[in-house]
Amino acid sequence: MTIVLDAGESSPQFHPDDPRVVPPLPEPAATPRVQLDRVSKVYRGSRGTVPALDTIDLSVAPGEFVCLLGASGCGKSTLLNLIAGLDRPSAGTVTAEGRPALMFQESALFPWLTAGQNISLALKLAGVARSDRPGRVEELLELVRLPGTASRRVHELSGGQRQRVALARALAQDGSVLLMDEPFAALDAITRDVMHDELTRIWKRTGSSVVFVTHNVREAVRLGQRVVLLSSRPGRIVGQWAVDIAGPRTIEHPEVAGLAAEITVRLREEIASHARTR
Ligand SMILES: Nc1ncnc2c1ncn2[C@@H]1O[C@H](COP(=O)(O)OP(=O)(O)OP(=O)(O)O)[C@@H](O)[C@H]1O
Repeated sequence: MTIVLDAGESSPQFHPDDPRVVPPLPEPAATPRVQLDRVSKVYRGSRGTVPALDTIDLSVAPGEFVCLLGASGCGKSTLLNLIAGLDRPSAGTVTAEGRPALMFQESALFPWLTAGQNISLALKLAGVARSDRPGRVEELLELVRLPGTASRRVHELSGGQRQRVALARALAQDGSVLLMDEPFAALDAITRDVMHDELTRIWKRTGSSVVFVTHNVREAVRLGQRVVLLSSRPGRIVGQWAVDIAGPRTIEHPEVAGLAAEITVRLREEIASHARTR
């Protein structure tokens, strides 16, 4: 990664392509890419009802990177599923531009297909002409820094490489809204760190809007322009932070650690108050 030092300046000026630099929040746009108005979700089954989400208002601007945090079971995946159109809210409305792409903790690649065929299938479903697909597959593999791996089988790839292919496949689907459900949770710390840089770089290149779910507060502050905290079940939005850190971010950065500590205090309060009321 390149850090450009301006001649004569004592403080480093960081290259705009630095994958650790997250731009500030965009101006509120007239038309958000994702909009949830008073969204609630109640699951009904043979064992009764489970209120999962309660009156969520959330909008995501074009090109915005939002991280969604909350205790286990607070409804984060439910929220992503609603935005993806995989499920319907019990109340309220969800609108999203295009067909949002989902990426999960497990790469969920088809093991009987090669890396290239996995991506090509997504291109086919997105309506890309057959003749354009091989070139587009190679472009996407280059974007995730896996050029020349189209013929590799899934089992020949490392965990980090599989997540890169899964990211390429998600971007192949449409790319205007990317929904990520703890995509790096299963990776070791070093690989996760590399993937944070890669995701920031790719997000800035593509202009996608990203909704990123994580349990990891530092990861949320490292990546997001905005962090949204959900209460314990049923999930309500109980806090939002704009992450205004101008320089390059890493998980260890003091400002990242400082804001993460503040959010963690709020998260602990939320979990404790939920435990008291149960
Ligand atoms: N299809 C379903 N039917 C019934 N209950 C469900 C269903 N899907 C999720 N739930 C319940 O709704 C609540 C929210 O689940 P969800 O998976 O959205 O939470 P989460 O915040 O993503 O959890 P985690 O962080 O552990 O992945 C949980 O109590 C879960 O058990």
